[in-house]
Amino acid sequence: MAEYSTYGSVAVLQVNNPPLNTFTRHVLQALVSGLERAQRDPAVRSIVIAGKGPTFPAGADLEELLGTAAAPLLSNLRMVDKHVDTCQKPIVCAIHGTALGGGFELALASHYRLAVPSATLSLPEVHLGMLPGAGGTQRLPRVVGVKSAIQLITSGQDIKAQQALTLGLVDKIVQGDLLKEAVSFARSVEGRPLEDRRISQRTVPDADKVDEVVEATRKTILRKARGAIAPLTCVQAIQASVLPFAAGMAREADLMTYLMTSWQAAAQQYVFFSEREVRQWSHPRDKHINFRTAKPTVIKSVGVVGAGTMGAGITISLLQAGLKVVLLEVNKKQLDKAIAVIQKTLRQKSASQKMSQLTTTMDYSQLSDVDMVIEAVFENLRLKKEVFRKLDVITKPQAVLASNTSGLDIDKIAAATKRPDKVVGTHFFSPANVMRLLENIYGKKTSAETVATVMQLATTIGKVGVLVGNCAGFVGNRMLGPYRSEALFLLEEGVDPQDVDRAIEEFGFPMGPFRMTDLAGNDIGWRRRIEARLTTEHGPPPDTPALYRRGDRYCPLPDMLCLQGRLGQKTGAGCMMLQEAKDDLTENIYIRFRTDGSVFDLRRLLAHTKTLEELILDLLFADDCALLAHTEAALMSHHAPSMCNRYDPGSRTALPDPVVLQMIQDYRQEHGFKKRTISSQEIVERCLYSLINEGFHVLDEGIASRALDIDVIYLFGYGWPRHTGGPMYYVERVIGLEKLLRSLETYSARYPNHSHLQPSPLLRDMVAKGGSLAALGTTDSKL
Ligand SMILES: CC/C=C\C/C=C/C(=O)SCCNC(=O)CCNC(=O)[C@H](O)C(C)(C)COP(=O)(O)OP(=O)(O)OC[C@H]1O[C@@H](n2cnc3c(N)ncnc32)[C@H](O)[C@@H]1OP(=O)(O)O
Repeated sequence: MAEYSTYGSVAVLQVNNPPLNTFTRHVLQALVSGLERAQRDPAVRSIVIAGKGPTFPAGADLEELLGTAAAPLLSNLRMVDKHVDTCQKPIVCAIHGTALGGGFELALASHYRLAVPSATLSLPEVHLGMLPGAGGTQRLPRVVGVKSAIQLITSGQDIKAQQALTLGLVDKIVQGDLLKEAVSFARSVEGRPLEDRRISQRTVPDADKVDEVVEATRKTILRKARGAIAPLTCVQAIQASVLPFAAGMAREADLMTYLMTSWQAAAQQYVFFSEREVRQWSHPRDKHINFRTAKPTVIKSVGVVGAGTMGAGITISLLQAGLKVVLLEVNKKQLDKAIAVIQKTLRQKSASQKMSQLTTTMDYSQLSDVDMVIEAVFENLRLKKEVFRKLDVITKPQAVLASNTSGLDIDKIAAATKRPDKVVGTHFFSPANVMRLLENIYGKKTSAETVATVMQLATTIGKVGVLVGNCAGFVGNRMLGPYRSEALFLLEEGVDPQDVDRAIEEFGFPMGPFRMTDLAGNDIGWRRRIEARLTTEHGPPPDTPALYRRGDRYCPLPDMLCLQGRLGQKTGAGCMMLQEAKDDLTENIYIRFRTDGSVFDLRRLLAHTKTLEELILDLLFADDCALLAHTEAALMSHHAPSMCNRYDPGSRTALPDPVVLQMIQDYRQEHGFKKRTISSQEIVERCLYSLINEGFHVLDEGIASRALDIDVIYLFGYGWPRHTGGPMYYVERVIGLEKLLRSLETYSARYPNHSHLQPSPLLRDMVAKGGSLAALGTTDSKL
C-alpha cells in the first residue's frame, strides 16, 4: 500500500496500489503510518513520497468514492495532507506518470515537488462533478493566482511538467533516475526553514482582484457549463482562497459535500466508468461472442477510400495512432485538398513525421496489401456497393472491409462481396479526427474476429468504440429521428426554430436540432428520405397526403426547404462570391471556392437543365462526390445559405430568418394549424422523451445490448450533456421510468398519430415489473 524504506537520513514512502496507485482508505492509512514513523525516527531528516510502478497516485479511488466510504476517504486524504503540510521535516514529492486529483493535491501539500519531463499533473475533479476537495481549490490559487486556478480547475486540463515548472507548481524537472534524484534533493534541503515552503501559508498573488476576476469569468463558465453545477461551485471554492487558509478549507469542505452528494456527480462518475466499460463488449445476439473470446486481427496498415472531409479526418486519426495509411481518391483535386488538410492538421499537432506513413493514390491496386480498408465515400448505397465490389477483388482475402456509413444497411453492402464475414460498419463522427465516438456495426454475417478487430481499432486510435446492431440509422441516428420529427411538429404548432433550439441548448446540448441540421446539412436527411421513398426530388410522392406517410404523421417542411435549396450552413460559409448573385440568373455568375480555388459559371451549368432545382438535384444524386460538393456550395451561395437560420458572412451565429418564419407561417395556415404558446418544458420533454423512447426500442430489439452503450453513443457522438449521464441514465435516475411512461402516455393521447410517442413495450414492462435499465447491464455494480 505504501512501502517504507530509508536511504541514510531520507525516508522514502512509495505508494503501491496498482495499476494507478489510487488512494483508497487503506492506502491513505498506510501513508499516515509511514509519515508518523518518519517523524518519530530521529535518524530521518527528510521524506520523499513517490509512486511505485507506472505512476504517481492518479487520485482518489473512484470505486471507493462512489460508495459509503466517500466521506471517510475525503477526511483521510485531508488528514494526510495536513500531516504533510505541517511536518517539521521537509517532504519532497517525486512525480512521474499522472499526478491527478488527490495525488496532485498531496503534492501541493508537500514542501517540494520534482517531476520527470513526461509527467502530467491535473485537477480533473470537475469532470466527475466534484471539486478538488483536499485543499486543491485553496493551494493552487496561492501558487498560480485566482485567474489561472479558475482556468485550470474548471477545465480540469492537463499540465505538462514543463508548464508546471513555469507556473511554479514544480521546483525542478529531473532528467535521470527520479527516485535517486529525489533522495539526493531531499538530503540537500534538510535543515532548511520550511515556513516559506508551505503553500498554505502563502497569500494569493492576485487576491485584490478576486471579485473582478470571478465576475469576468462567471459568464463564460456558465455558458460552457450548460447546466453543470460543478464548474461554478469550483469557482466559489477558489474565491474563498483569499480567506485565511483554515476558513477557505472549511468553505471548500462545505461545497465539496454539496457536490459529492449531487446527482450530477453520480452521473459523471457513471460516465467515467461507462466510457471504459463499453470496451467490454459482447455480441447482443450471442453473449458467448465477446471481448474475452474473440481475437482481433492485427492491423498495421489501413486503406481509406474517399478523401472528403470524413476520409481526411479518418486518415488523420489513423496516422496519429502510428498506423500506415493508403488514402485513395479518384478525383485529383479532392485528393490534393485532403493532403493539404492532413498535413496542416498533423503539423499543428507537431506530428509531421507521421506523414511519412501516408501513401496517397488514385489507383485501387495500391490497396492490395493493406490489412483493412475503411470506405468513406458519399452516403449512397449504390456507390458504396460498387466500391466494395472493387475492394473485394483487389484486397487480400483476409483484409477487413469497413464502411463508414451513418445508417446504410451493412448486410446489403456486405452482399456485394464474397467475404461478408469480413465486412463491418465503422461509423465515425465529424470531424473524424476530433470526435471520440466510433459506432461499430456488425452485420448478419460479420465474424466475431472482425468485430473484435474494429473494437480494438477504436482503442488503438483513441476512440470510444461501441458495438451495435444493423438497422436504419443504427443506434445514434435512429434515435435522433423521433427527436427531429417532434422538433418539426413543434414548428407546426407554433414554435419558431430558434425557440426549439434555445430550449434544447438550455437543457445542455451544444446545439439545438435546427442549428445542428444547418451545420450537418439538411440534404443528408432529405436524400435518406428520398431513398426511403418518403419524398421525391420534386415534392411529395404522387397520391400521398402532404402530412402523412404510411399512416404516420410526417412534416414535409425540411423537404420544402431542400427544394428551395436551403441545404445548410456549410454552403454559406464555404465560398466567396466574385460578383453579386442575382436571383434571376440572367447574367454570368462566377463563384470561386476558398477550399480549392475552382471557379464555376452558374449560367453555363444551368444551360443544360430546365430549372435551378433540377440542377441541384442532378448534382446531389450524381455519384461524383467532388463535383457535388463544389457545385452544391455554388448553388447554395446563390440561394439561401441555411435551412432555418441565416448566418452573416463569415459568422456561425444563427439568426432567425424572416423568409423561413414566413414560410412556416404560410404552411401553418395552409394546413390549418393553430399557433399556440408552448413552454420550454414541453419542447424538451417531447423532443427528448421521444428520443429516449426509441432507445427502449433499440434495447428491446437487441440493437444495443446495454443502456450504457446508448449513453456513451449520445455522450461522445451527439453532445448529450455529460453532467446528466446520458439519455438512459438521465431518464432512469433523474426523471424516473414511471414519470417517463406517464408523460409519453399523456403526449401520445394528445398526438395519437405521432407513433414515436407511443411508449415502448419494454418501458411499459419495466415499469409494471419494477425492472430497471441496470438489469440490462449498466455499470450499477459500480454506483
Ligand atoms: C475523497 C476524496 C475527495 C476529493 C479529493 C480527490 C478527488 C480525486 O482524486 S477524484 C479522482 C481524480 N482522478 C481522476 O479523475 C483520474 C481518472 N483516471 C484517468 O483519467 C485515467 O484513468 C488515467 C489518465 C489515470 C489513466 O488512463 P489510461 O491509461 O487510459 O487507463 P484507463 O483510464 O483505462 O484506466 C485503467 C483502469 O483504472 C481504472 N481507474 C482509472 N482511474 C481510476 C480511479 N481514480 N479510481 C478507480 N479506478 C480508476 C479504470 O476504470 C480502468 O479500469 P478497467 O481496466 O477495469 O476498465
